[in-house]
Amino acid sequence: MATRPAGDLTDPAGTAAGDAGTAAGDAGRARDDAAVLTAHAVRRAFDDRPVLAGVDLTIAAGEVVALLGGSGSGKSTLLRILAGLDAEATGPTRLRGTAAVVFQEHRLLPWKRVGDNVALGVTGPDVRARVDRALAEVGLADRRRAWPAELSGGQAQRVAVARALVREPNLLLLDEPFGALDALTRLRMQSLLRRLRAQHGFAALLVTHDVEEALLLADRILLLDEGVIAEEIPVDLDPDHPGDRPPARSPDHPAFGALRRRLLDRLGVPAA
Ligand SMILES: Nc1ncnc2c1ncn2[C@@H]1O[C@H](COP(=O)(O)OP(=O)(O)OP(=O)(O)O)[C@@H](O)[C@H]1O
Repeated sequence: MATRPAGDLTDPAGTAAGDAGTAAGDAGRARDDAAVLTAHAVRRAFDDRPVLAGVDLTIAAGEVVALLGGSGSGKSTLLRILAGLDAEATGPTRLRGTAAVVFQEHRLLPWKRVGDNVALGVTGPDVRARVDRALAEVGLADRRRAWPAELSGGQAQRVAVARALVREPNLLLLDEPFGALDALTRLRMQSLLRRLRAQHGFAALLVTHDVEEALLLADRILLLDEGVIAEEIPVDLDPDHPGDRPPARSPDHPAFGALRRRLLDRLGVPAA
């Protein structure tokens, strides 16, 4: 878990440099002004080997963006940078509001009860009531006094989501949050995330290997390749029309299938 206060994180002076006075620059600035997160020309190398070679990214308030890419393409590296967890990266990033991170592993402290894990680092009035509310929202109202070791993998990951929610983030940074769960639990967690997003309206950046998960949850998909955002694909599957069978956001819908094929093709996975 990491949270950050509002404000510029790195080198804000570089933002929007070079486009002053142009219509495109004005449009870009308007978009940035409405954004919960912006990043410009983010670069990161390990031992002189470039992994990110100039990533530009904007996430609008309330927007869910999925980040896909081959193994080792730099998805987690980018998420860590955006979460403020990597001081070595260059390129300005700016967050408006509060971000909270959910990782693939729950990262709960085993010596603290569930409620105390959720409350960790939370300040202000009514912490207990906020913790109870967050646990209720993930369906674990009755597990506040449980120890992490007493939870299933899915329950522990729900606690990790509650620990993020209690901070009332306007951006969730999700690094393969359901990647370690079995298929059924994963589906349940995906619906939970959709419901929470509808209720709270937070934006999210979802790093995933799972093309279907990206199509089920995201408004927009970004493909990371060769260190840059190589392609941006809007997920035009909403709104579902009442009576649509199957609904557009389901793997059985032809439009969903077409987008899935396009993405798998782009990722170099041959059609089954
Ligand atoms: N701390 C580090 N030190 C050295 N190399 C690193 C470090 N962190 C990441 N890398 C390298 O950077 C590249 C990108 O790693 P990253 O974990 O961001 O990829 P990814 O797209 O999230 O991969 P995956 O989908 O397999 O999780 C990899 O080659 C990895 O070995």
